[in-house]
Amino acid sequence: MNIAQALTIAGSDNGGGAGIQADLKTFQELGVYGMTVITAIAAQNTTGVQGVFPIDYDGIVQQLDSTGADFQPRAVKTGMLYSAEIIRLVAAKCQQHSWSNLVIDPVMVAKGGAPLLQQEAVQALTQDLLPLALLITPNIPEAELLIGRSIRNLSEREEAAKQLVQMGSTYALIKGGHDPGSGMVIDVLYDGHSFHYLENLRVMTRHTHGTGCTFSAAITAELAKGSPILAAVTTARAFIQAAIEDELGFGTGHGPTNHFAYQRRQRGER
Ligand SMILES: Nc1ncnc2c1ncn2[C@@H]1O[C@H](COP(=O)(O)OP(=O)(O)O)[C@@H](O)[C@H]1O
Ligand SMILES: Cc1ncc(COP(=O)(O)O)c(N)n1
Repeated sequence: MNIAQALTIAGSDNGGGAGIQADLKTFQELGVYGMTVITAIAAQNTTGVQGVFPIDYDGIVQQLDSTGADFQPRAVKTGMLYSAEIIRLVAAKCQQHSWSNLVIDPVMVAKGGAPLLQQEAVQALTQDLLPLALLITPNIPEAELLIGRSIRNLSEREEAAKQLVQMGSTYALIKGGHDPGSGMVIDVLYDGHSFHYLENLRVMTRHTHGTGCTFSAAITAELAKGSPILAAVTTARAFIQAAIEDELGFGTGHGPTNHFAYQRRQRGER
């Protein structure tokens, strides 16, 4: 059996909607063997983040090395990396273990507003990790912090994507979930030459916890299977749209998305 391996380097969400839990569920649904390196444990539920507990530095080093010594991930994604120290470590280990197809989801703030990345770590993200990326997938507030200016409309989003490619990522995808203005959600992918727009109907729901994690995990899974970038992003966009539309309705706050939805639709079980 030829099953592709993929690795996520991210934080844990005990609620199962974001972080490594979302990534593993997404990998599994898309037929990819998932592995994890855990950087921090967040205690959270649909009402917010109650605590963040970073993993001991040596514990992260050993998880990375144990994975690199014996497995061959064909694609790797990063999520919550928490500190500059962890970002620099992850950058060094990606190079040491020759991990390619790196997808960076620059997780900074949880939906409820809790910080998941220390402020001084943004510079490490742009200087050390970004140049290794095949793709970076910021939402609008994350893109603003990465490029150091505000993004008010679609053309500024395009400029931001260009700048992120100039800063070292091969491709940049600026997600439109946080754009308050429109009935459509427009995600912009820049490939170094031209822009591709992924437009979908905005789903009116509060259950969007972990959308960014799930989307970037789906892209990573498709890359691990050998898809080219545009095909990977297109499939992943259908995966997250289905996951948001077929809501589970869990919790009293921002609930998780439905990781079963895409494959259930593929099987005609909707
Ligand atoms: N209400 C929504 N309806 C449809 N798609 C959405 C909605 N919210 C988010 N998405 C999509 O989910 C993905 C992640 O969304 P976004 O909110 O921008 O990022 P993050 O979860 O990192 O904050 C993007 O592709 C975005 O377009
Ligand atoms: C461990 C972890 N990683 C990422 C997120 C971001 O997800 P969201 O922006 O939907 O809160 C999160 N809440 N927890």
